[in-house]
Amino acid sequence: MEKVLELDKVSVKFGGLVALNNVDMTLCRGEILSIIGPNGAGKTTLFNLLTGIYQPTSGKIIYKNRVINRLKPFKRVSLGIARTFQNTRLLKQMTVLENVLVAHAECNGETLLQSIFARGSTEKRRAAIVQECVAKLEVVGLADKLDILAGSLPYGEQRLLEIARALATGCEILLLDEPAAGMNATEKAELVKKIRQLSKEFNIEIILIEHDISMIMDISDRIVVLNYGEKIAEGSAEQIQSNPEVIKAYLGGEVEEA
Ligand SMILES: Nc1ncnc2c1ncn2[C@@H]1O[C@H](COP(=O)(O)OP(=O)(O)OP(=O)(O)O)[C@@H](O)[C@H]1O
Repeated sequence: MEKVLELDKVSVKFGGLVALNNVDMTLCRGEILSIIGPNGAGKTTLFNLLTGIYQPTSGKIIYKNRVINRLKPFKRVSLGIARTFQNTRLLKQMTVLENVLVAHAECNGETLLQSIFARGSTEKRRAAIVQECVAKLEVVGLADKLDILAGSLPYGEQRLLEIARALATGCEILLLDEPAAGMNATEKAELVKKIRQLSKEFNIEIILIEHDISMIMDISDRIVVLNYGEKIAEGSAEQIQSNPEVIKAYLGGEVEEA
């Protein structure tokens, strides 16, 4: 399978603390890859590393055959790596559509005014941008809420709006940080469907951090397990569920609770 992104023996140290230790990881074309591990395992550090907030202490991050270790976050977004956050970062006083338009504008060198009011660009161009943004909102199920203020959406829908904003950057790899946090079982099942659909429809790869194990098992093509900054396992849901080291480090308690 074609590799899109690769971590080659990547470590991240904060003083004496090794947050990631010699981690190898690949993301292949079209994959939904999940990162799991107990609290403090290094999952968020891995996302921060991929988005350029942190740089590796050693090792290489390779995206489409190019080493991107030192590339700034905005450059990575323009290259096609976008993320959502654990806590939503929406513009709560703006409408659903405006939130997506802003994300689109930020990544296409347009100003907010140009994007929203079409100043300096043609009506035709504006209509095309709006259509593109509405398409992102359709796939997350918010196309009927274009004029609603983001801050007044229920929390689950705010998280979906975050995903639409990330999609509007034109990303090729989408990093989702706990997308199901705060959702009930029905919303989670819907979210799984939507993530699969957007991966296919927009032809993008997805890396997911999520604490909900049954959702992870359901959605992932492949799972990487971190523990104390080390990759302790990698494989399909079936392989991970039956891996003794994973059960010991992470899944044991969860399995008993189910
Ligand atoms: N900027 C930082 N400075 C110092 N230590 C950090 C920093 N960021 C993360 N760490 C440490 O690195 C380790 C990994 O943290 P990280 O947040 O990546 O774990 P995590 O798997 O995302 O945990 P959680 O599931 O609780 O979010 C932890 O020991 C954490 O305290």
